[in-house]
Amino acid sequence: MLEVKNLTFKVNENGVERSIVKDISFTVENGEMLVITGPNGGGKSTLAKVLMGIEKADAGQIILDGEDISGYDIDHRAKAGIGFAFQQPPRFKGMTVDRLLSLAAGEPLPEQVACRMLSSVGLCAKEYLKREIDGTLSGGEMKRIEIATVLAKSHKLCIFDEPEAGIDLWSFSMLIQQFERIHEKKDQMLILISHQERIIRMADRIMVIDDGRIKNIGPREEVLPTLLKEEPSCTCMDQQA
Ligand SMILES: Nc1ncnc2c1ncn2[C@@H]1O[C@H](COP(=O)(O)OP(=O)(O)OP(=O)(O)O)[C@@H](O)[C@H]1O
Repeated sequence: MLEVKNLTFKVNENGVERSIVKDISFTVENGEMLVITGPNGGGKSTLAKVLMGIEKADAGQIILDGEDISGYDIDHRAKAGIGFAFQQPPRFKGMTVDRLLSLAAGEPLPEQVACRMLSSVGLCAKEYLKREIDGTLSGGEMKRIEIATVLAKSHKLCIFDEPEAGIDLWSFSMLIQQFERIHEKKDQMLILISHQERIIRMADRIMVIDDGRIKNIGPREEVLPTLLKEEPSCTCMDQQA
């Protein structure tokens, strides 16, 4: 179980302090899929980075299966059982795809297994295994390779930040099947940050973050209808009219 208590993250912009994550508390049960959604700039990716240890919280606690991981850096959090796929994956010059997958799995992977992992995210495997993780890979290819690295190993908690971004429709369907498979097994907690209705519809619970705060959290059946009804908050055009 993941317990997040009163998490707060601030930045300093030209001497002015600004809270991006504001006193957020929630839990994720074992085997549960929580989808986080909400308007652009609401603080979702920042929350994910704070959970992973990429950004350091200013206040609050993160407890994973009873272990307080709040003070752990990114490596320790990965060791404690958190896997994370970035919204914009980093590139590693000199590193080949098969090596990265073996590193992610924590053991050397036979070619067939590495191929299967890549196929599961919609990449025709063999031609990619020896490719370098550099600027020659397209954004969508990078994204799928990164998702494959998270899927390469069983984690206590997997966090995917906008897994749909830049991925073609066919690969997206493969990805959805992967998430469904993990979800059915009920042995990993999943946090998916997404704007995509098909992903939001898979959630056990949905959490809406707006302006750094939890605006709504609850079972999918309760929260989804409120999302579909939501009106845009900008009234500039009305005022001009
Ligand atoms: N290090 C930083 N310094 C200054 N501002 C930041 C920093 N990190 C994030 N922000 C700001 O915090 C807000 C939240 O950003 P974040 O990327 O978490 O939003 P998001 O909900 O993931 O948005 P999107 O749906 O567009 O991906 C944005 O206004 C962003 O510009």
